[in-house]
Amino acid sequence: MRRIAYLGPRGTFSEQAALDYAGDQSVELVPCESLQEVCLGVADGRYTQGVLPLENLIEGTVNPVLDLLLELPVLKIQAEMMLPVAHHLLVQPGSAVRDIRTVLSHPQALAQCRRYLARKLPAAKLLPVESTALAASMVAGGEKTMAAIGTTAAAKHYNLTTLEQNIQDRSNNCTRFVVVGREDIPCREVPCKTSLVVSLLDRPGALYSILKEFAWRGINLTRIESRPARTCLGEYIFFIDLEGHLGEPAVKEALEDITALSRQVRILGCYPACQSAGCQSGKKEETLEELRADIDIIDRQVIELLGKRAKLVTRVGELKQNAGQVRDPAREAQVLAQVRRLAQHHGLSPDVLETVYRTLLDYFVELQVNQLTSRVP
Ligand SMILES: O=C(O)C(=O)C[C@]1(C(=O)O)C=C[C@@H](O)C=C1
Repeated sequence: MRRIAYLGPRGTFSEQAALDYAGDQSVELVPCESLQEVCLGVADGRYTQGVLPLENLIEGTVNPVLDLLLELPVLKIQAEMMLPVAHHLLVQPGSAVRDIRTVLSHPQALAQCRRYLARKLPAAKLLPVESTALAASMVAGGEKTMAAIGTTAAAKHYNLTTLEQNIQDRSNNCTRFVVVGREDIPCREVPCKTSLVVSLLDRPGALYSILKEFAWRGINLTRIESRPARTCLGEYIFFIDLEGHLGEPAVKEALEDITALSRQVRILGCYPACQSAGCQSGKKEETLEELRADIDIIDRQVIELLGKRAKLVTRVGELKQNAGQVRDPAREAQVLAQVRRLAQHHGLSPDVLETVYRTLLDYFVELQVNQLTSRVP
């Protein structure tokens, strides 16, 4: 039987996510003591899959999960889920708000209820523990002065009373969970998401050079997050989630290009995209402004590349002795032949592109002539 691990004990949001994922399939759900235990167990084959909280609407990324995904390259993301997250203040029966001296929960849950805690329990000591359900079990076996922040399921499991409901800072709070396993599951559904880890080269504009590959192809990024590479201070690894399937030509090409531009690119997974609560998803109607903004990006890149070309032409100019040597008709014929070929390949008019390039070549020749005539003998 398939074994699906989650951060336990019983009554955590992870258990809820695992139950949602399992649906009516017959699987064994295994509560683990830590996220590390979930990941190690999947990596070494004790569990078929693991359910991990990845990012929260209020608190953002769950960094330990990113670090575990980095440390265990065998793990692949196979699915994602969005779970609405409502936190409740749980106490032993008979306790009141005025009795509470300590509030226990997972650090993420404490952070997601920051405003409530500051307003209602400003003097209480906040005690982070491994999970919301562990906090509930500790309250059940502890003092009357303790409270836990946790789920309705945890209240039921540990016979606690819910003193206050929905204490999270935002009513639309939700957490994105991912399911990890050891193999890639071919994603046949649409819309799809692809997750990557990119290790950049240490040079100016390295991140920009990666991002522009997605931008000009119109690939939408849903998340970009950095984590220290742990090799030397200042080196970072980027986690990127994008809308699209690995098999789509634009995504495939972008990945080929960023692989050439980076130290390392690892594909964490390609899986069906889940609709985000309260957020629009799917393909939007394109507006005139959006299309023009995309054209502006391309124009910026074209000019940037022409700037780079001009620098190379200037270096060629340094090798030439005098203005009489500048124009090289044979080389220009080669350049123009390639331009015509590429124009054809990209569905553009070879004649129009040749005209554009003849104008550019005249300009580059002029640059070299000026360079040579202003050279100090
Ligand atoms: O290849 C050279 O010799 C260059 O100077 C570069 C370049 C070009 O812009 O491509 C410019 C002028 C020459 O007529 C031929 C080519």
